[in-house]
Amino acid sequence: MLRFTVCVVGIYTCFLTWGIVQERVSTTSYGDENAPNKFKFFIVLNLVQSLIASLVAYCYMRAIRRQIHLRSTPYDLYLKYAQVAFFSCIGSPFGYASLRHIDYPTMILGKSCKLVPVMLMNILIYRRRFPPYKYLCVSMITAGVSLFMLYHHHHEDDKGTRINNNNGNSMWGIFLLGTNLVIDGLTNATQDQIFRTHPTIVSGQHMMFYMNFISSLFSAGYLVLHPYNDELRVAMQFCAAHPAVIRDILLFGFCGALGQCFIFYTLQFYGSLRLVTVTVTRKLFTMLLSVFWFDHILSFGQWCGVALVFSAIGLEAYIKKIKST
Ligand SMILES: Nc1ncnc2c1ncn2[C@@H]1O[C@H](COP(=O)(O)OP(=O)(O)O)[C@@H](O)[C@H]1O
Repeated sequence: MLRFTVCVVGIYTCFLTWGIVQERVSTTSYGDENAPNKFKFFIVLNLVQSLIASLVAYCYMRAIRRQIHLRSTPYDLYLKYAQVAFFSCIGSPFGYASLRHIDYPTMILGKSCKLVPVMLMNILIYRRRFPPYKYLCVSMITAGVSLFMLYHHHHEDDKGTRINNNNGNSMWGIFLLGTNLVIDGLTNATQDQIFRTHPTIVSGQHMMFYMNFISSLFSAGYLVLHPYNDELRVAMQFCAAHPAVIRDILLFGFCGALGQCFIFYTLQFYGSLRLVTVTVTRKLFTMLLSVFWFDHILSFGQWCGVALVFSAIGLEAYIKKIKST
């Protein structure tokens, strides 16, 4: 229980900071007033994050005196790592692209439903079976988080702070969002499968190192070899012209890497369904804390969402307890 609490607190705090820094990097005007200039090079940003994350995982393994088994790592494991690294590289561009064609509620609904594709891919691709109560808990958490986030959106709208200018959904947008969800599901289900099939070799840090290292190779290869993409050159010119952005980029990469230490630890010991439950409820719990600390107010719909999520967590804990006695 203590181990899981540490994972949850680690994921919430690291990704809260990560989200703030991400927003700062992408919305700050680094130029002067006459020539405002924003950093819009997301593949470079992902490359920096995966490089820092592989370095952190490597140092972590050295610190706990675990060797990186280059020779004893089987060939098929490298292939599996390359597969998840590839999925993680191509997943987010679909997500970013979908934002231009869908409205905010649809995006929120899509993000809140992440548990569904993870469960579905585990069942369809890896033939896993779950006890019936798991399906019920996943549905309750998905419904609860969706309700909470959608009512949050209405609340923001009432105050006149529209977050996204899109007022409709195109089939293309829905397709991009769906693809992003399927790839997310595939990534998580394949990670579970790797832990199950190579329990003696694979640890959280081992997977974190290889996945990020191979992702760095993919991103760097794309940036260097793509004939019509000059993102790397322009990003480097941007950094030379506005050195202040370098500190923000490094901070972003470091927060993401630290958060990933907790993510891979959770994946190893509790599996992807538990991990995604933690990540999709992140916003709900941080906002719930702000209700107690800063006297923020939640709407009735949001309280219903909170009740659903807590009922699901309680139900799961209760059934686990019954099973263990
Ligand atoms: N299964 C995973 N494997 C590796 N990294 C992950 C995984 N899940 C999440 N992450 C990392 O955590 C970050 C935040 O994830 P998440 O909270 O799910 O937000 P989002 O849905 O916006 O990606 C991701 O960008 C990624 O770096």
